[in-house]
Amino acid sequence: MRNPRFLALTTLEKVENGAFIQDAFDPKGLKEADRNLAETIVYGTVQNKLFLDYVIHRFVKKPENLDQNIRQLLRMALYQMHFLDRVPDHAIVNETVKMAKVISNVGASGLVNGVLRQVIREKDEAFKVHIDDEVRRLAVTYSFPEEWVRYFQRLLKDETEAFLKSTFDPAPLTLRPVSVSAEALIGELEEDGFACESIKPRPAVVVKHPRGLFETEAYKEGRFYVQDAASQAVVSLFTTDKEVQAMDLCAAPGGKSFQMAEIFAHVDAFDASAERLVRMEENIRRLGYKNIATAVRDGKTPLPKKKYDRILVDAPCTGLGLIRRKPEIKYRVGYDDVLQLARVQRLLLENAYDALNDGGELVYSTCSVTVEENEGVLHSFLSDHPECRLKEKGTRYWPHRHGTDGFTMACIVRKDA
Ligand SMILES: C[S@@+](CC[C@H](N)C(=O)[O-])C[C@H]1O[C@@H](n2cnc3c(N)ncnc32)[C@H](O)[C@@H]1O
Repeated sequence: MRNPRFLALTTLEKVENGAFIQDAFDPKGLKEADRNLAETIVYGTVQNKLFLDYVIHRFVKKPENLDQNIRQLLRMALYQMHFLDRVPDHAIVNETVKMAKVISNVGASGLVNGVLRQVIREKDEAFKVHIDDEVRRLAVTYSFPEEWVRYFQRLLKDETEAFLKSTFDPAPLTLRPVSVSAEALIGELEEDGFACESIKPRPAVVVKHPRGLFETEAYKEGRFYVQDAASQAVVSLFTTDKEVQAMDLCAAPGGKSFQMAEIFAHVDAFDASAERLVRMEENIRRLGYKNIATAVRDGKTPLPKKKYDRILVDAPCTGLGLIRRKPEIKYRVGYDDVLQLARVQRLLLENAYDALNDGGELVYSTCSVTVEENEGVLHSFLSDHPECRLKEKGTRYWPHRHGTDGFTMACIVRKDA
């Protein structure tokens, strides 16, 4: 049924079963306004899931018996009532009750009706969080599992709440200019009617209302690539050298390989995912790079004998720096995943290092902000390799400090023998 709220409901069901929102959300056939409404409801409901459940649990007698789809309907309705002002409350109730009748039975629609009407009657109080325990208060207010609230409290101390809050900020659409300056790209896009802003680290460019951006000549002719500003900073840890061979071990969809292709002679770009490499090759063609060779390769297994002077390991990670873009991550990732990924990352680093020439540089990065996946992996590596030194610890990017995705990066050098 092509109705924005039904689309939101089916998307939420898929996300609850493990899909990512961006893969599950399929708005084909919807008008733009409906598509925007459905998307807003999906993201908002996922972002605020634990908070919405806290409200539901105050109004439903046996919340543990709630059918999963009825719970999703209640979450969606409460999200719209509390966070959106597009639709009057009584219309939200009518719509939601109608949907409950379609997907369930009279009993369920009666329950939905009763709960939502009671919330409206008590609206001033219904959405307030009354919790004394600080961890639990933050967990409910910002819909973060308590495990992660405690983790970030240890890491960020009195910045914790600012960080949790920043994961609700809309993530900007950021571009990296390709073979033109930021000023030239901004000039061209502004002529096409796009409001742009140059941000740090340069040359990143934010486009305010990107609708239609991918129909521009600038896109078709390869004058930009979409890449968060923090991600753009990683490759600048390398020393530029137009003579050297480079390897990118976890390359797809390719943003950092493209930057490497501009400062090194050649880049061998490997990735375990053939599908992601297909997307990367499309971008290589659009952007016009002639010095990148891609190949499917599992970086945990021994690599070919070739040696390199520059290697990037932009490792698979928990993605805890990307919660603004993928809010579902915060419920899916547990501390065990951090430890398991840290083992994979350590293996990838070791394998990549075997291919590094003496005097060569290796940059290690993740879009995670945990210590275990970053400093932990590097310290373990450096203590096993006394011949290697830390050349530069890059900025650790945080959404609440820098307005970017969370990112961690460092450059190590293999000492000359
Ligand atoms: C963070 S993403 C890389 C992003 C990329 N560097 C960029 O800038 O566009 C991590 C990549 O690692 C790949 N990957 C995961 N396990 C791998 C493995 N064992 N060997 C090589 N690549 C792997 C994933 O397919 C994914 O494309």
